[in-house]
Amino acid sequence: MADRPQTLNDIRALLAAAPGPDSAAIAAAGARNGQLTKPPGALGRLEDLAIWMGGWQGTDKPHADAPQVVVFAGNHGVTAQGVSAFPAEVTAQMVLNFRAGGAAINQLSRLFGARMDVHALDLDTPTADFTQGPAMDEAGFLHAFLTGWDAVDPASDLLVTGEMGIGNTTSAAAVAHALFGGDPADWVGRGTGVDDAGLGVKTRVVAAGVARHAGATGLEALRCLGGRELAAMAGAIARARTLRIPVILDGFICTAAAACLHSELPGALDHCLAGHVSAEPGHPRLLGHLGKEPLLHLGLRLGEGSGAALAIGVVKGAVACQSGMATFAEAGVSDG
Ligand SMILES: Cc1cc2ncn([C@H]3O[C@H](COP(=O)(O)O)[C@@H](O)[C@H]3O)c2cc1C
Ligand SMILES: O=C(O)c1cccnc1
Repeated sequence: MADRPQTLNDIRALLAAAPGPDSAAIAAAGARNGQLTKPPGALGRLEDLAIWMGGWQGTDKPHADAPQVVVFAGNHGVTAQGVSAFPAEVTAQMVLNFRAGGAAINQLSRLFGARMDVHALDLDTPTADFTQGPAMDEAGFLHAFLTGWDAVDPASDLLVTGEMGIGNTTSAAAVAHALFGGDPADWVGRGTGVDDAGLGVKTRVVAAGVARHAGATGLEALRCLGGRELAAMAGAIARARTLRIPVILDGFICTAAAACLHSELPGALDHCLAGHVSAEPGHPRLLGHLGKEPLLHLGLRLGEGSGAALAIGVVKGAVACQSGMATFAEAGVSDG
């Protein structure tokens, strides 16, 4: 396999062999945190976050100086069923907007000093309608997964994966329903703003897709019910794990893609934070299944990586305090 997977089983083997955090660094970062000039615990979750970053980066002084935002775009055959408030052409139009610097994610990436890359995946050929057959065949799935895999800059110290794909809240709902069961309506939301009739269509489409691919879990659920941009996000998240680069998950769609790795191997997302919880009702449910507590709760329902990009600021705050603050001894402050 070398270190670039060629088959679904290679991906599974790679996840199983992937490194965990450095326990000595976690201990050292915890010890340092205890010496910093503040009452114990006064920085709340920022303290846990900084120690967690230290574990993945292998240091008691973690950093977030070279964040990378990668946005993947894909088109979905299922849009023909009327599951989005916007036409499928918007996917390609937004890719141009990303390249021109005009989207929300451009502003947020720039604000937090992140390199931003955009990868459009075969937009002229939508994936198959998942109610008719698998969204992707195995070769198509691997190609998309590896686009994500190859998109990760090994020199980055924090990764955000974002997406653009009209119809993809329907794919994400189908993936989530396949992985975690429940009622199809539990996983369906208004996405770009469909009305009640649209919501009914989405629910029926999700139920039909999951019935069509009954029993699909993990990477198979991603291949049969997902889309190229979801597969690419999963590929980038898996690659980041092999490089021990921490990842900030974005909204419902990103989290659904990531959940397929978790479904293959619980623990596959140990290097991932939940950047925010979106307004899509399936998102908090999905985060609950993954055991992830979101950093931000702002009612965003955009995608693109926007909520995760905002959370870069929180991570930067956490590591700035952990790595830059003086200890009680250094500052000559009485430690009580
Ligand atoms: C102009 C525009 C910019 C966006 N940026 C992200 N999305 C978001 O909306 C889409 C998912 O919603 P649905 O499943 O209802 O189509 C995805 O492209 C997602 O990234 C956008 C949607 C629009 C219209
Ligand atoms: O949660 C998300 O990422 C989301 C929700 C609605 C539309 N687009 C994205």
